[in-house]
Amino acid sequence: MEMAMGIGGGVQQHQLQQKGDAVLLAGAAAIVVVAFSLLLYTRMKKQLRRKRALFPRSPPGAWPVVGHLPLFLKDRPHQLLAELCMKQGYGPIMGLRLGVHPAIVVSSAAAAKELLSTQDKVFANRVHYAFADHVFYGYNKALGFSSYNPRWVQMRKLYTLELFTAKRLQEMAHIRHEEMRKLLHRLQQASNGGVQAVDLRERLFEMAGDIAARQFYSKTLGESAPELPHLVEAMEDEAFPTLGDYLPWLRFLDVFPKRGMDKLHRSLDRVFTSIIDERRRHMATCPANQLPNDFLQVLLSKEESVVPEQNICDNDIKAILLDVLSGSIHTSSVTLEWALALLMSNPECMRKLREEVDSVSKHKDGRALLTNEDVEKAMPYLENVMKETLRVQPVAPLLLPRVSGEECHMGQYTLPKGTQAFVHVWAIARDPQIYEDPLSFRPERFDGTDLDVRGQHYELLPFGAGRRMCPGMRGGLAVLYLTLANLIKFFEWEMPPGQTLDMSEKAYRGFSKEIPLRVIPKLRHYPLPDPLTHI
Ligand code: HEM
Repeated sequence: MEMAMGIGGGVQQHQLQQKGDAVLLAGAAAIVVVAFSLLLYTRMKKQLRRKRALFPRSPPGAWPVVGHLPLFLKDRPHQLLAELCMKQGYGPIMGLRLGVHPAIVVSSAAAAKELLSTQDKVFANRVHYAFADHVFYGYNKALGFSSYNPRWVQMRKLYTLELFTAKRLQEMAHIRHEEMRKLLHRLQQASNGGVQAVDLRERLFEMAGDIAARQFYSKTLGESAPELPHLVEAMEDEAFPTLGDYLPWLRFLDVFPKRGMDKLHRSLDRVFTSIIDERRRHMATCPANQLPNDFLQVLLSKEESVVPEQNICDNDIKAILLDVLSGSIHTSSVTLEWALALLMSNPECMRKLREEVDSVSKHKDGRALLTNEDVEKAMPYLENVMKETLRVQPVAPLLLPRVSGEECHMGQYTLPKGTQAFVHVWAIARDPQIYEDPLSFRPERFDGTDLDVRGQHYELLPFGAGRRMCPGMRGGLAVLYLTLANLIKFFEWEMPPGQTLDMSEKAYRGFSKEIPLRVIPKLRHYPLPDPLTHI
């Protein structure tokens, strides 16, 4: 028994010892795990801190989860961002966090050059917004909202080598002239012969829309479908980022905005389908040499390209049409509205421009339009006025955001893949180190300089620069010059009695003048051109 007890006691003691060892072992293991985790945690924290230190400094005020998104919901966010970068010391490359995405705002000419030239390829992607899928036929259709990929390269070639060539621009001059003459007559009629004010933006929108539509498919917007002008206007409101674009796990909340986008898309698609179908019916009955020489015809001829990868389908054509309509109408009408408002609030500049306009008109029939050739040959002040307008009021103050396809370095910073980039061309154009008295409207500042807007001078980038630069710049400028020259030739511009000119900017869902310009056009001594003839 004793022995048994002894054996039993030995076993118990042994078991106790084993238990003690196990506890000790478990304790040691726990200590190792905790120590290892602590080590890992501190290393990760260090790495994170090092990474953060290499990311550009961000302004305070980031909210949990959404980060700096609220900055973009403020009134005129471009002004606020410029203030942070330039006056509050966050510098030419400022960091932000937009939901889950890192972002930078670039606000000096040198940093813009680095982004749009040295890092152009890395930042050649556009951000994938839900509206690209729901309004624009998909992220990788057409140009404006596509990633950078071989398909985009092919599309871009199509734009630059076939749709927006100098030759085609020349061939389409008659469209611009006809729509210009229509505009002059509409202004005269709407103002009741120079008695009442007209909404200039509305009229310019109509003209720019009709030019874009006729170049594309040889009909005005109104002739294509009565609702099309409104649908194009609605794009301004619907093509807007959603919460899910920044916080993917909240995409389910996008159901309402997406419903609006889908509805708009369906309406646009119906009109575009009928435009393409009608052209096909026309092609079936009409000899090839009598078909219109427009973009649609060029695109339809590519439907069965000999190189299969270059085939384009109806949805590609519709996406390009949407690109052209959304890219050209708002941009030209808003810029022209600003140009006239800036001239009206700077009477000396208006006087000088009128003098130039009159001296060129002297050599022409009084009823004749001033043309783009006149501008190129003999109207340097008009060109300066346009540059100065695009400097002071670029339609895309932050360009269209780009996103990096891989990690890259800018200066001392490391930018992770997926960094969104905003080039603050509005702020760069107000940099006192580049422009003397930058807030004044002074077209003369361009006298004797070769500074222009064509993407080579990073001090002045209203059309962007690099791979994603505006492909419609040449056509856009042609419309701007032609229209401004003739608005000044044929009319004096007056504010309605008792009203003053308001120059505030609106920067919510599209950038424009906050209060539309309502002015009275008073016919000058030139008789209006015949609506159908008179170049
Ligand atoms: C006053 C006239 C115009 C201005 C100020 C303007 C401005 C711009 C700007 C700032 C961009 C973004 C560039 C960047 O991110 O670097 C852009 C892109 C674009 N513009 Fe224009 N634009 C004008 C006229 C036009 C016209 C007439 C068209 C077509 C007919 C057009 C089609 C496009 C397209 C398709 C893009 C996207 C290009 C891409 O992402 O590859 N624009 N435009």
